[in-house]
Amino acid sequence: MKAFDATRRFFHRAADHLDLDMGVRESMLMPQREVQVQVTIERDDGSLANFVGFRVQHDKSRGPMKGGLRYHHEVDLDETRSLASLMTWKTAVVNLPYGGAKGGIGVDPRSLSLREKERLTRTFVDQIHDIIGPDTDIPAPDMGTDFRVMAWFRNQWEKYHGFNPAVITGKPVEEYGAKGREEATGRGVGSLTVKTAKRLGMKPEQSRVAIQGFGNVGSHAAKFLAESQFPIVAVSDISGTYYCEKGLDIGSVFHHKLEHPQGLLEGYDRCDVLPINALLTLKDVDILIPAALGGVITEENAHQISAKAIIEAANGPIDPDADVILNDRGITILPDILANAGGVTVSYFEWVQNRQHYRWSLDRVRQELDRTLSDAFENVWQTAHEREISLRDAAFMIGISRVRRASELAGR
Ligand SMILES: NC(=O)C1=CN([C@@H]2O[C@H](COP(=O)(O)OP(=O)(O)OC[C@H]3O[C@@H](n4cnc5c(N)ncnc54)[C@H](O)[C@@H]3O)[C@@H](O)[C@H]2O)C=CC1
Ligand SMILES: O=C(O)CCC(=O)C(=O)O
Repeated sequence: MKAFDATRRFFHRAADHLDLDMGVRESMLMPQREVQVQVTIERDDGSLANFVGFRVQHDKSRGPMKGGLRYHHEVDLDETRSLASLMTWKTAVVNLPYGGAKGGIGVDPRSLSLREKERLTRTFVDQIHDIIGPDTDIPAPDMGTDFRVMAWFRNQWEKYHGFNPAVITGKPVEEYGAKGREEATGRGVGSLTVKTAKRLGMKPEQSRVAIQGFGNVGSHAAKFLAESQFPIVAVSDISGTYYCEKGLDIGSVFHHKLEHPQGLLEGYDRCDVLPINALLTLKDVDILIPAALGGVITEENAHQISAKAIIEAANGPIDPDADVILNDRGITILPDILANAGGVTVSYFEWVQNRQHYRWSLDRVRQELDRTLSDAFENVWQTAHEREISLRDAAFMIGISRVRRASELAGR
């Protein structure tokens, strides 16, 4: 299923509960603006390489549009549109004063040298800088991008528009970045997993966790949960699944990632190594955390999942048909627009600090993150239980209602 079709179906399910009419629904789903640009760079060997870049600005009813930049070979307009719309409901469900956007380039970042990646980023900025700005659309990291890409992006944008670090978040800490942004998404996933487990009566030491993806989000979620006494029995990345029945030593897995090329787990030998897709359907797992790509849980594998709870660290990991199967099976799903909102929340704190020319301590960032996510979690959990609907439907309902209310107040 196409990514935007999946997001549309989740939207309509919640809109049915809200009794929204079709005209309103279509206007809320339709992006404000979609931009597709050519990104041609000179390779280190002098040859030319051509890529396509996208920025989709979905909605600005609640504030400037906000969302990450993805470098991945599967990036296309449909996926970017889906991710941009998820950002709109995500910023609304955690009540940040933002709308939603997303961007990316269809490229395998591992095929580029560092200098090629820098040229790619700067050329992309040359093409889209006039639609980006601290009061219009503020990018951030997503798959395949990190603080270095954010620093190049800012530097190139400032060549056109002058000093303004609030134009992008997820910057290096010594270059106007917020302390705690790098860990924020994974930390948020971890803390919301703890809250979900508690509500389900699951004890940390007896709740076995598997995490798909050991990049920025998966690795920090694993660290937080291991520190909270959850046994992490499996993690995976594009090199395979790393499994240990008694629980992995996450400190040593983390260390291996930092020490190895491209941050891969390849060669980690203090556990069993299984095929890449084995992770999702492992039999002795209580909590499953997909933290890599979208669309990985489908009608085909939904019946084989043994976890009692799924925490969507990735954006859109479960397609709508699988979602129905999992709901029918009584599996609790914490939806992406809440589960991974820690990243955009600390991005907001970074933007606020940049605008005030002031710096917060790491403790303050963590405290405010915890407060923001706890409030959103309570609201979603209560709504779901009062209305006897899934957590996903409740989260979408809250997000959609807030966006709709902002449009109404603005007279639309
Ligand atoms: N970075 C952020 O702050 C945020 C990221 N997210 C979402 O979290 C997910 C992961 O993002 P990041 O950790 O930032 O990306 P990343 O690029 O840092 O890491 C991605 C990880 O997934 C692994 N991977 C890729 N394909 C895989 C597969 N088929 N099976 C197993 N592992 C696979 C990679 O090897 C890598 O370990 C994405 O869906 C992203 O949209 C959501 C909110 C914020
Ligand atoms: O930090 C941000 O602004 C956005 C992060 C993002 O792309 C996401 O939450 O999917």
